[in-house]
Amino acid sequence: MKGKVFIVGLGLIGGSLGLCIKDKHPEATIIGYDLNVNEQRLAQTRGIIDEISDSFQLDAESADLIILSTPVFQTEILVKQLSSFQLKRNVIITDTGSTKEQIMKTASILNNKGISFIGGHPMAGSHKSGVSAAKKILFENAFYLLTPFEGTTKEVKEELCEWLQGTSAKFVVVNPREHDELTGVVSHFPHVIAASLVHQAKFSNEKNPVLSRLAAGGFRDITRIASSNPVMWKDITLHNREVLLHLMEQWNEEMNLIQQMIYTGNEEAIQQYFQEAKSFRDELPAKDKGAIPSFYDLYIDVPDYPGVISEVTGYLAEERISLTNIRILETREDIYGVMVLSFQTDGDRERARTCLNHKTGYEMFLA
Ligand SMILES: NC(=O)C1=CN([C@@H]2O[C@H](COP(=O)(O)OP(=O)(O)OC[C@H]3O[C@@H](n4cnc5c(N)ncnc54)[C@H](O)[C@@H]3O)[C@@H](O)[C@H]2O)C=CC1
Ligand SMILES: O=C(O)C(=O)Cc1ccc(O)cc1
Repeated sequence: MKGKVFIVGLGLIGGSLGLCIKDKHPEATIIGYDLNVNEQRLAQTRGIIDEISDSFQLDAESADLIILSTPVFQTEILVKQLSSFQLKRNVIITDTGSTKEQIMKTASILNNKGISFIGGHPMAGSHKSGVSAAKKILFENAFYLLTPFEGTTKEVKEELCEWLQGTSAKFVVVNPREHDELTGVVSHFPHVIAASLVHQAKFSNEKNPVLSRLAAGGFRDITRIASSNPVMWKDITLHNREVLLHLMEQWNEEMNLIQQMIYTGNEEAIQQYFQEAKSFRDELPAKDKGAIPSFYDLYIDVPDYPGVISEVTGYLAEERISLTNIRILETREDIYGVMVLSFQTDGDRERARTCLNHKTGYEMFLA
């Protein structure tokens, strides 16, 4: 597609969408705007944008597609500003915010003026932020939730999906309230819990500093998202406060329930509690990226000798397979250790498995 794409907020999500659009629509011109000049410069150096904007208003007024990829309170401010500009008649405006109800309420000022606004939420990302972390494959196979206004035509929705085709995401239309309730359960509330677990660990660590070393394994996995951008999450939490407060009440009831089982030493109930959680979790689809994107882990039994890490990573480098993380689990007492390699896609993990099967005799398994 040809035309002028204006990306406002050149961080992880804005930068990644820029890469996807550039890849699929090389004839489009991408203009980028960010309050942080370093992000603007880096986005241009990385070839994500063609030009840096020096006027939010002028570039908005000449754009065919405007993407707002800023923290959600900022997005509301930008939407209000856009409503006072002389925008192109056929412009499409979308956002990437993690919450939708409040943004859609604010965006009704655009809708009332006949300007096409479609709320968007690519359900993939990372705890990293900034354009340096942006990548083209970030949204591959992820759900991309869209919240159009009722009167939005099929043509406009299709045009937006066409612009975003390079994401290779699965577009799904949902209503804003439903969106916030669902993402509240699977993304926003887990974020609060992850942060609270870290606070609990910090408190214990002050009394006994050995704790931080013990917290290196599984604890790091379940609290990874607590390393995300605090400003972005403060905004999400306040936007979705009603849903979160309700979930918190439910959670407290749940804690009381398990507390009671432990207090009374009710073996059967405790086992049943864990069994039900295991059954539901084991049945969750493993291939979908979901709301909190997973990394694809490959566990390898490796002998404990110097150089084993470079041996394994060397084979992967020869095949140009990229890793996102590598760690050794030190929980085993025999001579073998378990190396955990994380990949961005299931495809990369499969290629790595085939490659290492061929080059080494190490036993491998998936999580
Ligand atoms: N990080 C993630 O994994 C995901 C984030 N989102 C949503 O996407 C949005 C962007 O998130 P990220 O890219 O992760 O954040 P980020 O922190 O990487 O980037 C946001 C950028 O917006 C810029 N910015 C802030 N206010 C601005 C304004 N008024 N005008 C121009 N630029 C401004 C910041 O300088 C920053 O460069 C947020 O609304 C977030 O809720 C959605 C899906 C995943
Ligand atoms: O890092 C992670 O796993 C995330 O949770 C990323 C994320 C953050 C915000 C969203 O709205 C969707 C995904």
